[in-house]
Amino acid sequence: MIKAGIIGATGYAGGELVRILTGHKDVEIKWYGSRSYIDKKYAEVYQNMFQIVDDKCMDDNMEALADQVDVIFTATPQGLCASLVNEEILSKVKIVDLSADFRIKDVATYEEWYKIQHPTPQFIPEAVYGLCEINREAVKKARLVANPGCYPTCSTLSIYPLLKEGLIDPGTIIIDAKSGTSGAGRGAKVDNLYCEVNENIKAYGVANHRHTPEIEEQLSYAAGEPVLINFTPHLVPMNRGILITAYASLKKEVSYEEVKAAYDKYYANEKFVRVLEKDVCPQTKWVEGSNYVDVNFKIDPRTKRVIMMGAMDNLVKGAAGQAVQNMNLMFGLKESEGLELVPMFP
Ligand SMILES: NC(=O)C1=CN([C@@H]2O[C@H](COP(=O)(O)OP(=O)(O)OC[C@H]3O[C@@H](n4cnc5c(N)ncnc54)[C@H](OP(=O)(O)O)[C@@H]3O)[C@@H](O)[C@H]2O)C=CC1
Ligand SMILES: CC(=O)N[C@@H](CCC(=O)OP(=O)(O)O)C(=O)O
Repeated sequence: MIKAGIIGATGYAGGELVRILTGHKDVEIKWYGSRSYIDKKYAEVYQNMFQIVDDKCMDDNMEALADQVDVIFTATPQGLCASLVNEEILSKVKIVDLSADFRIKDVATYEEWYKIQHPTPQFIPEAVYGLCEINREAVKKARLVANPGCYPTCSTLSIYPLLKEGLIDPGTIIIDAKSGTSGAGRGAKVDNLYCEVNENIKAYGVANHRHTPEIEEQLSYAAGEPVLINFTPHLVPMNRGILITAYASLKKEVSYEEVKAAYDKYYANEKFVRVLEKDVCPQTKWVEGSNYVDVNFKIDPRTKRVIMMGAMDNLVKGAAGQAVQNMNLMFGLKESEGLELVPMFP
């Protein structure tokens, strides 16, 4: 059995990790890390875990944890993982960091967008960006995986094939994104109160959301040249789910079949990326509670643009599910182990 520790197990992403790993046949959770609930029973923090998890919450001592487990997940605020990690820890355990600390290769860009000084930039070069479908071979060899952000996962997977195949003009990409409120975490914030969110929809982080450089970096790798995007997220009154609608100009006239072939080239053998049938638009409800990302596209012949769409569960493929997918790859397990969760509907 692989022994796992979760720092930040009491947050929404950490809670989802507990839910998924509890059903993983090769993993045993040894450490339920928290900051505010140390010594409290985990099942009192999350009553859905009553009679399922008996353990108490522990602190965030990564040094102690590294001696007891094989893998550490950090589902904690930005900057925390980077402040705890060191060479000795990395020589003992593998780490999957769900925060953004090691996602962006250029430390100056990270510091500019996150407004924090990176405490351990020496580990950035070796960290592998854990978008499994694209970086699978590198993830298998990694000891530190930067689990991608929720919006970046959905955006990159929706756009990647068309950029890679040179079908769209990289300078014309616009991404409109929508997220349920679990994306903002469990911490109390006025913006996420029921009365602020219910019966409401609002844009936020317009032209300055921190996921912009992360998406740009990944799309730049796909395009083979620097890509700048417009990215606008919206908060919608749902618990879970991300929907992205992206627009780009086509470089030439292409048929439905040619674009479909581009998606199939990259995703036909991917279990967790489902390219939907013609004219079917992805919906968050069709992926809820699962590790799937549903993608599709439509060509607008009048404007010569392609509209790319993607839907996924922010807590699963956008966080904990992808983290487990990465762990499976790092330990040579079946990639989908623990993740064969069927979407919930309705
Ligand atoms: N929510 C989502 O959809 C996604 C989240 N992520 C990332 O996952 C990480 C966690 O997000 P999320 O679960 O939403 O956030 P939450 O606010 O729900 O949870 C944060 C967790 O971190 C713990 N924590 C906070 N501060 C400290 C600290 N100083 N030391 C130790 N533990 C601490 C909290 O403990 P306590 O409860 O005891 O206060 C809690 O367990 C973030 O980096 C986020 O960006 C990534 C993709 C999607
Ligand atoms: C709705 C909401 O607030 N979403 C969060 C993004 C989700 C998240 O936790 O960010 P990472 O994917 O980078 O870890 C936000 O906009 O900051």
